[in-house]
Order: sequence, then C-alpha cells, then structure tokens
Amino acid sequence: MAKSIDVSNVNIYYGDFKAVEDVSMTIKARSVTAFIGPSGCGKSTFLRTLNRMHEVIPGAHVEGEVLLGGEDIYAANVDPVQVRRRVGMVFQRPNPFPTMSIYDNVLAGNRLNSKKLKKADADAIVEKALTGANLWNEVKDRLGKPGMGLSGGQQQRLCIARAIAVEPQVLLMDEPCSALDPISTSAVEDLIHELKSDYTIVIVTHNMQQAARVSEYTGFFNLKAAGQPGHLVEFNKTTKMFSTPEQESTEAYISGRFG
Ligand SMILES: Nc1ncnc2c1ncn2[C@@H]1O[C@H](COP(=O)(O)OP(=O)(O)OP(=O)(O)O)[C@@H](O)[C@H]1O
Repeated sequence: MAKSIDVSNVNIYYGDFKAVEDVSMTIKARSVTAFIGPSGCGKSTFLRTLNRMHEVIPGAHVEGEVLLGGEDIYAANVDPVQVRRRVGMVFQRPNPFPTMSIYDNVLAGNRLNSKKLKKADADAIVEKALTGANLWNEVKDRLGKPGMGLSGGQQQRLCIARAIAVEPQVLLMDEPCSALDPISTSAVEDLIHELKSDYTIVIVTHNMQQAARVSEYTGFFNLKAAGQPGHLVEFNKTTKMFSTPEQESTEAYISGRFG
C-alpha cells in the first residue's frame, strides 16, 4: 500500500560536512514528486535519506524526522533493512545482476525476504512485476536468458520490475532516464505515469521537461553558495512551479538563467 512521507527539519551530513540543511516537506501517497536543482545541491543525498541508504556511507548521518505513513523510519527500534524493503530504489544506470536471468533478477528482492518461494507463486510475481513494468510482452519468451542481454531501456524497466516485485510502499528513482535514449525514456516516463496509481514515486531529474511531464509536485533545491549546504527553496504543485513559482530563484532556474 502506497504511503506518504513527512519530512521535518532534516539536516544531512557526510562526516562534518553538512550537505543538506533544514528540509521539510510532505510527499503525498500515490503521486509523483520530482526534485530538481543544480548539480551538487543535494537532491540525491536527500533522496537516499528517504530509505536510510545515506547512512551506509561511513561517517554519514541524518538529523531530523522522516515519517513513512506516520512512522519514524529513524526511530531506534527500526531496522534500516526493513525500511529499504518498504522504500525501493531505482538508480541512474540500470543495474541488473549480471549473472542472473531475467526471471531471477525480478525475484532477487523477494528471495532475500523469504527463502522458500513456491514455483507457482514465483511465476505469478514475475509476470505481475514485468507486466507492471511494461516489459512482459518483450521478454516473456526469454525469461531464462541473462538480464544483461536486454537493451539499456529494457534493463531499466527490469530494474523497476525488480523494485516493484516486493510491493514497496514508495519507489525512489535517481535520474532513472539519464542513461537512456529518448524512446526508452518515453517508455519509462509512461511507466512512471501508470505506477503512480499504486505507488508513491519520488524522482530526481536534471531534465525539467521530464519533471513537468511526469510529476504532480516539484521540489526545487539550491545552494546559497559553493561549499554551503543545499536547501529546499520551493515545494509546490508542478503546474504552479512551472508557471508562477513563488521564489525568484525557482523562476531563474526553470527559465534556464542559471544551473
Ligand atoms: N559520498 C560522499 N561523500 C562526501 N560528500 C558527498 C558524497 N556524495 C555527495 N557528496 C557531496 O554532497 C553534496 C550533495 O551531493 P549530491 O550528489 O546529493 O547532489 P545532487 O544535487 O544530487 O547533484 P547531481 O545533480 O550532480 O547528481 C555535494 O557537495 C557532494 O559533493
């Protein structure tokens, strides 16, 4: 079941370096939220705090509160591995497991969660996830073939199938189309559009047209100056952000005057 995320006063550090300062926002369930902003302003860093991936980096830590469906994911009794199961992630470069078949790639997460999966159940999960990722028709006759044998765009949809096979509550996507050609990009954008009826989707993108096409809400991050932490300048409905933004720097960025 898709869940909302409430972020309050989050600061994010790499060791002593504060990379992101004082971010608060509410990410609605069953919607697509895009993060935009110039390079280095902390979009990816912030995204990775939403499923506790940030703290995997030695010395990295997070202050503030992140609630997933009202529950504090940073509470002392919460297992980060469980959080990452509930909040899936798709990366910039498609990263199917190189030695695994298409079928096994889709099931990789499920197999980590429960060792014994009946063949019929496994088949059903694979078909559902690949159908959900708009890939089933292209691969149904070669499920036993290596995932790496697919095109880049197909590999990215395979990674999305792998992420949704475990039925996460939120799907984070870090520039999921930046390594893809325009046709594959369009396929992934169509998919994002379809997935939002079941999932809460958060996407980092450098492509403002993409943010405008796929998202309902947009957060604009910026840096006050080089070496300063990134911060959230404006969070608004995407239609408003791209027509009448509240902040001057949002308008400047969106109209291509900087960044
Ligand atoms: N592993 C790391 N160790 C130390 N500093 C890091 C690390 N990763 C990122 N940073 C720093 O944190 C800040 C934010 O980086 P981040 O990658 O989140 O920005 P971004 O907005 O996603 O950039 P881009 O659009 O270029 O991907 C930058 O100053 C960056 O140098």
